[in-house]
Amino acid sequence: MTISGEMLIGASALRGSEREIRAVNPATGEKMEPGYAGGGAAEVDRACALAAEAFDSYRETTPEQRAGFLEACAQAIMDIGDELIERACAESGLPRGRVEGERGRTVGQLRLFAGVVREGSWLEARIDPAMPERQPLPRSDLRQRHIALGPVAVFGASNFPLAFSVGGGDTASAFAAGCPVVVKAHSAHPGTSELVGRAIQSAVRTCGLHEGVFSMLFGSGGTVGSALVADPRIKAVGFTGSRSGGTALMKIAANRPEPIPVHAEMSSINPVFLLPGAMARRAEGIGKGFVGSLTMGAGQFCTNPGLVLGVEGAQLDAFLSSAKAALEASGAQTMLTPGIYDAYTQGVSRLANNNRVETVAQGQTGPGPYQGRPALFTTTAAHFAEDETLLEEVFGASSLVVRCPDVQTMLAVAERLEGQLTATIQMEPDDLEMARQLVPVLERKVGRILVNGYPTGVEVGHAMVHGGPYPSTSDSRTTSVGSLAIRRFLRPVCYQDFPQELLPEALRDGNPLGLWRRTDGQLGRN
Ligand SMILES: NC(=O)C1=CN([C@@H]2O[C@H](COP(=O)(O)OP(=O)(O)OC[C@H]3O[C@@H](n4cnc5c(N)ncnc54)[C@H](O)[C@@H]3O)[C@@H](O)[C@H]2O)C=CC1
Ligand SMILES: O=C(O)CCC(=O)C(=O)O
Repeated sequence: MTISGEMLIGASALRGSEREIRAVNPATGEKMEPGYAGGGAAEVDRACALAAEAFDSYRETTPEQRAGFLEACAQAIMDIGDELIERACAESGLPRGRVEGERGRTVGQLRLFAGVVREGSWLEARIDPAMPERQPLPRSDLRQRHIALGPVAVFGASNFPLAFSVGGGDTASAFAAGCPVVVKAHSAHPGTSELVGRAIQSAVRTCGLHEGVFSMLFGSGGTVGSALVADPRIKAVGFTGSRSGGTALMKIAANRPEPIPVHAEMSSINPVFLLPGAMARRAEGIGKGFVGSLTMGAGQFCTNPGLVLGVEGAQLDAFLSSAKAALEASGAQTMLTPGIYDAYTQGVSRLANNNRVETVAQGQTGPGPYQGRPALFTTTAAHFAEDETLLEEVFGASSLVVRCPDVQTMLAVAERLEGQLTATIQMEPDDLEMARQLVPVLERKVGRILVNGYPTGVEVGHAMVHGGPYPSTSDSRTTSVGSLAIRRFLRPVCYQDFPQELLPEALRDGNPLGLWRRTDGQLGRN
């Protein structure tokens, strides 16, 4: 496939007229061809107009048509072949194995949603049959299903150029719900975005869908991104990135004449609780496993374990020395962009220069221009309580170990935490009592609680929650990964006393789609 530096608006490809950007290969610092000129108000308007035009026909595609489209997107992404892997590696600095794995996750996600669409329980069909004889008043015939919200603006994330970007989870779940998508591509990987965007554009064409089902724009957040979220034809937003970016979009969405939901996945420090029984048996092993999770992908995961809590003493010392040894043996890794590298090195030096914090270890330096060295710090629970800045995410392979005088202090620290995507408990059976006290606190704070694992590496499945209270996300009621993500882009509609011929198929007598439906309160296939 040839990449040309063009945006994709419906079935066309065109060059923008705003400032041009080029991807930077973060391994070498070199700028890459082609240049990508940004779009402006005219392109946002055209993409949104087409998306609005496409909405009614796309949301009423049959489950089979829509599932077929999701599968066609997956196949078209695979068909790009090695060019996609090479371009994504060059634009992100991520190693080949990781990018290949991420492609598998991306197409797996699209196929998962194809299955979800066919299975149909997302429609949540409900029927309360009429009760004409009911006293004192008769009951009408009431039928409910969920429909798509409308065109969705999706912001590609820098740290997952495939799985959280143009054809990633936000796009897959919005398409599955029946929403057209307008992507604002991330400037860190425009070539990867164009390749995936063209694959989706070709799937729209081969499936015979309205061209407005998919568009993709380049340009700055302040112009294209803001204009998209403000456009009255956009009805929801999916975003993964910084807290400042996510909250800016939340404000724009809330200040519209018609406010809309923003599903922003933002910052998280993912606390790890080291309970005494686990530390008595496995302190060194936990130290090693923790560093593996911390340094994975240069730490550029929103699930990265940025905070560890343990009880002061010999076992915590054993954990720290094992983590120190593992970390000092870790090489520096190329980070995604010069900007992310700068933000990381500034965050690490803020910690290193904080007189409430001690440096435990730093990883090796590397020859590349944007290679981040992993870093581990420690502080006391008393110092941690005094300094709000220690709660801030340092995006990259940096973590802070809080030494607590006892387990009750660990609980008190847990109470102080902001909303998180994940929390991890390292425990053994004799820690059960403490874990029982911790879990209710964590349930209030986080979206996913893990036992004896590490938080990086989110499984894409039906039971996954990749979400959590603010500021980890802007809306804790859902998830951005897994099949439940479809809920973000749906709303219920009730049809009262409709004639059969006017009802959507999902709600007709005889259950022509063979759905699970709740009829008079009873769930069944009738
Ligand atoms: N927690 C997480 O999952 C992630 C956190 N980050 C954090 O974000 C920093 C910057 O990384 P980026 O990926 O570039 O994230 P970012 O939040 O700066 O940008 C993400 C997207 O949002 C757009 N955007 C940002 N601010 C906007 C605004 N005010 N109005 C409209 N659109 C806006 C950008 O143009 C881009 O397309 C990192 O150094 C890191 O601290 C980045 C990636 C993931
Ligand atoms: O840990 C993962 O696999 C996903 C992390 C993630 O969602 C992110 O970093 O944005």
